[in-house]
Amino acid sequence: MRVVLFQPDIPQNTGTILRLCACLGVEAHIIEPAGFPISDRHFRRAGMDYLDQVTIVRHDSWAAFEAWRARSGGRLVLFSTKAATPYLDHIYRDDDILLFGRESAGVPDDVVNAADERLVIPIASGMRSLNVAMTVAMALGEALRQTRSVFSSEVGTGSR
Ligand SMILES: C[S@@+](CC[C@H](N)C(=O)[O-])C[C@H]1O[C@@H](n2cnc3c(N)ncnc32)[C@H](O)[C@@H]1O
Repeated sequence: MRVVLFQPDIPQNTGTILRLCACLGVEAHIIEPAGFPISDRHFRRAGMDYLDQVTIVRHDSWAAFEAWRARSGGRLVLFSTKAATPYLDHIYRDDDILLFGRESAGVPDDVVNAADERLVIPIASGMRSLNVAMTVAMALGEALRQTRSVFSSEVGTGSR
């Protein structure tokens, strides 16, 4: 499983997502341009020292990401508020690439069209969207539930 953030623009969300990826042993990808530098203090505060424990792959552009995907393989699974398929109906595979849009604008149409699957987390009518970090947590929860036992025997109690 890989998590990909498309041009993220809120550093706290990205730090939180990277911490989640570190804890769940999932590789994280960022498609640039992000709306902040990796030296951003809000980003580093949210990610804390977990940022040293996660594999982060940065792609300079959408085209660079697509070139990487052509080499690496795996289905591109876009999470979008405009999708029709509920995320619980998808059969996840280990090598799925889970893609999440930027906080301000989601993803452009060419990115939507490039996705192999488009999934929605159904929410109450009248609500616009979930926070992207919450979306990643819910998506990974389901994807990893289906594809592996989530650190069942080696789980740590952890501390902050
Ligand atoms: C704050 S939302 C973006 C809202 C943006 N105005 C739009 O229309 O896409 C940021 C990202 O979180 C994910 N997301 C948020 N709520 C979601 C939902 N209910 N189902 C699927 N993805 C969701 C999507 O990847 C989205 O691009």
